[in-house]
Amino acid sequence: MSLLELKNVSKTYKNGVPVLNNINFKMEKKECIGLVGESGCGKSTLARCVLQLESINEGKILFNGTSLHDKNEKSFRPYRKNLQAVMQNPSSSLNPKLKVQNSLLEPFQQYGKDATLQHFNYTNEKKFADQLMDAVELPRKLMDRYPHELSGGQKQRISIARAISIEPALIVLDEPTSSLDVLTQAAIIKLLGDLRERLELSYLFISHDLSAVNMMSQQIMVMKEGAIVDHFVQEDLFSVKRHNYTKQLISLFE
Ligand SMILES: Nc1ncnc2c1ncn2[C@@H]1O[C@H](COP(=O)(O)OP(=O)(O)OP(=O)(O)O)[C@@H](O)[C@H]1O
Repeated sequence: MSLLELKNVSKTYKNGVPVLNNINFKMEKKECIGLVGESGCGKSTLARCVLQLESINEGKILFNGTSLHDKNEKSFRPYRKNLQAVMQNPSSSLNPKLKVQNSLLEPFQQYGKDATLQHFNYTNEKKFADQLMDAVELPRKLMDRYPHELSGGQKQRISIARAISIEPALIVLDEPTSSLDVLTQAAIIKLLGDLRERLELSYLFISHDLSAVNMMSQQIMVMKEGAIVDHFVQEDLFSVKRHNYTKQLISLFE
């Protein structure tokens, strides 16, 4: 059974804008699947639908074989633990009134009862937060700071630490490096790749940056105007069989 499967998923916003057009794909455990496409093609809408933050009009989204869209908030709760996200703007993902340590502990406090941790070890709050800071390669002394006292890259590392803290099966990464400078982007991509292997995570990695997607993913999907126009294993990125639109994206990063 696949970890995540989308079957014939379509979505039109209430204002009549059709955004997703018959999306189909499967992803397996411990896999990273990359979704690339230009601004406005529907990537974030797809991310929000997978995270159950948006409804779909047609089709099914199956998580470990179970359809999530007909679940109410209470019956969805055990799945929420397994479905985390890291979004583009870390400043809006972190509560400005919480010091880093409290921010790190929040997901565990919310979903800890549903979480069986295999890689982290919860003995007490401080030791747990220490492990998370170490995992995202941040100095522990930053734990007493507020988000506005951190750099963009440090804030994104805290967002990542929160997402991994309850060891979810799937993390949706929606443009996690877009707000960062080039060197910080490379460091965050490397960190995400290392964490995926170490913690046996699966990622749906959404980006307009084909080179970042290429570095991290085993499968790559290319989206254009709400449809997946090309889908292939990473090794086939430069194959002659690629869709013309994929070739255009490749020419932009070569
Ligand atoms: N809440 C909404 N209501 C109506 N239309 C929306 C809504 N959110 C997004 N859209 C429209 O849906 C389309 C896809 O938007 P979406 O944010 O999913 O694209 P994207 O590929 O993630 O773009 P970007 O890379 O710029 O974030 C756009 O035309 C956008 O204007």
